Amino acid sequence: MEDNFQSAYQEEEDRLNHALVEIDATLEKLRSTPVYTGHDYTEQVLEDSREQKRKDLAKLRQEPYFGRLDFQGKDEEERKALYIGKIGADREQVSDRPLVIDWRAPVASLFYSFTGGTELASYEAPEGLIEGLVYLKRNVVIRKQILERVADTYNRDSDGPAVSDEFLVYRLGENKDNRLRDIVSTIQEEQDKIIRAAKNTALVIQGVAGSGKTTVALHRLAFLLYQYKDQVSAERMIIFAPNRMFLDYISDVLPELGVGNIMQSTFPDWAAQVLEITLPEQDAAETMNRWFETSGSMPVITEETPGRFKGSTVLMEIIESSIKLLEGGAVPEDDFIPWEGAVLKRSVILHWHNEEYAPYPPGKRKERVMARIHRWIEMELKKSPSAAALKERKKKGAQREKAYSAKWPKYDPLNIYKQIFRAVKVPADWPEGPPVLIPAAVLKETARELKKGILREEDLPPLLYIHYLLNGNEGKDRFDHIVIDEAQDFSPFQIAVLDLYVKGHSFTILGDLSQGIHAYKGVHAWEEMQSLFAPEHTAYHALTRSYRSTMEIIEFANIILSAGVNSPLLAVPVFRSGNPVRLISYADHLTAAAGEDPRSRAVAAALAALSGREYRTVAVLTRSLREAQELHAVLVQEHADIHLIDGSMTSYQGGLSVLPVYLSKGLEFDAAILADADQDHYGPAPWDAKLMYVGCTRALHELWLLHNGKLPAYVQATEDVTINGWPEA
Ligand SMILES: Nc1ncnc2c1ncn2[C@@H]1O[C@H](COP(=O)(O)OP(=O)(O)OP(=O)(O)O)[C@@H](O)[C@H]1O
Repeated sequence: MEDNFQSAYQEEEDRLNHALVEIDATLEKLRSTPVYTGHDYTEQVLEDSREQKRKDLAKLRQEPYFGRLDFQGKDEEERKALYIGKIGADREQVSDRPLVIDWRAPVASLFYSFTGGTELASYEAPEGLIEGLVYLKRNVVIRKQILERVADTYNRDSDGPAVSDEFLVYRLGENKDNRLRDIVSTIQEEQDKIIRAAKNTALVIQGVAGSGKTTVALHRLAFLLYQYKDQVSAERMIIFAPNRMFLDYISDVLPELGVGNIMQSTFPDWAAQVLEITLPEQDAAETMNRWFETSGSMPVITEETPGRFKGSTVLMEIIESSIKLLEGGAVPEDDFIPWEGAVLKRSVILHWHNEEYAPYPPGKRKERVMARIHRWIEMELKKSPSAAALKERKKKGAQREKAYSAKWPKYDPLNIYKQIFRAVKVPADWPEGPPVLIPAAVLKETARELKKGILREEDLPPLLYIHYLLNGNEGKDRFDHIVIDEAQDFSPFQIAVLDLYVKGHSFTILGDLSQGIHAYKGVHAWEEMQSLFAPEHTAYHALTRSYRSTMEIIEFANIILSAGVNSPLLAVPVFRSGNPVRLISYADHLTAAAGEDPRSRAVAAALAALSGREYRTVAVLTRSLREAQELHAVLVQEHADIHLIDGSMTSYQGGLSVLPVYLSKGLEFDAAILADADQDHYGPAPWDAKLMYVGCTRALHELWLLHNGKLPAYVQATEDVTINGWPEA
């Protein structure tokens, strides 16, 4: 075994040296080619491509590849060793295989989809299905040109049929810093299927916490850009994520995969830009605080809760009929008379509006009709008998044109939205009540807030929809692809509106219903979203394996889900064992000094213990922001470098942090300390259990729960999974 390993290592070292010589030679040649600075377009394009190659090769020579696949096609005479890397590179000399194959190339898919077995493996190539035998699947770790590790995940000659998880487990055991990383060397089969799925489908992915949803979505974007290079561009792709700090956290993955310029935004930021409005900063933070401040005080959620109702497609219908009403009565009642003696009959204007410009949306239609009226006035002016009459008519005509335009409905989305909710006066010909019934409580609450100038996140999709119905959205303004992360917090209405802004229903929608902690918004089942698309335009995938946490943490979190939420969406761990989850009561033999609060003393002691280990990121998670602030004030005395994370952060620093659980969504820490994991902070409701589940699943290697002795029923001590009390000093 040792000998095999030695020879594999030697073999890979030789190959690496050869590859580096070849890369250096090509790079040298490119660098010695004079840079073209002239004006010839063809030469400029060639120079751009040379420059890209120079950059790619400079990157490649640090870590040329990460995997090797030995494959023999059914019709081929010999097996070939294919080396797979983040960027592909051709050889200088003509050869039957490239120096490095891009991980996104069709043949590279075998590296991910092959799960062992003695049968023929196959992959989809442009020329059709290629079948053959896989002989070897090998991971090689190269850092700064040094070969660090060689691990065979499958070897037909020695191993037997199964693919081993050993290399994956080694990778997962590493500590994490403040950024999400690429996973090209260990993408798993279930993830690969999503990454390589066809472009024009609304993919809905339910993935347990830590199943790689965010990571997979980013790899998918890199794949789409490679596979559909003539149809999509990075500038026309967008990722929606829950907050700006999260965007910062994921910001290294795409550049690492050689992809730049993809738009990244939160939904409110993007909506405000389309609507050309400024949103009040405090809204999101204030809503969060209201919901997460204390346990057990959350109102009951029904379909008539404002957030739920405003996220439903029922409101879309109400908006459509309101716009139709406005449009129907848009042309003013009277003929247009710019000055005495000149008359433009209303019937003519109606004809323009209702027939000639019928294909345009109302806002544009009004613009066209008014432009036509303006041209008509100019023609009429030419008939003026004298210069004085011309001057007089010009003046009067301009005034009456303006007054006539003012008689049209105000095609302003916010104003129409206010009319629908009766927060401002409605047009006289509108029916008494709202066109389709809006629940009285929603109507009252929304009208009250709109009158006060408050706009909530849930008001944005309806506003965008009104904007769209008024102005349309020309093809060139549509995205090539939209990624929505934490999609369980999106409403069907949000997705329906976004569908108007993307070509071919090209979505990657990812989320986890078990992490739907914002009970007042979002979906309760994925069918709510899938039903927006025709069956042939949507596909559903489930990711059930969790890669983030140790088996102990996952088993512990699964119990919270089944006992607290009655959820069937349990995670399957990778076989990576760690320390048991530690349950520590504040009363456990830890004496607080006089005047010291035992709770903060315990949290401080836990932080000191965990930050003393080899971990790079350790977080203290609290129920509310207020508690995080209070604990931070205490902890900072011993750990000057601890960060308080609140809703306003735009970047994530890593290291030691204290934050409320609801802001930790999507993030991960080597070790997590859940403060106040007791009934006083987490009630029996499913939303509370979900919140605790989110907190627990942030931990990669170590999870400690601190409590006042009264654990919620869904937090259960289990042999081999949990341990009570402090570790021995
Ligand atoms: N195939 C893989 N190989 C190595 N690491 C992986 C793999 N898939 C996921 N991971 C790691 O698992 C962790 C979780 O990934 P990610 O944050 O993308 O999951 P998620 O499903 O979005 O989680 P959450 O729902 O909790 O936000 C990350 O550290 C990621 O690098």
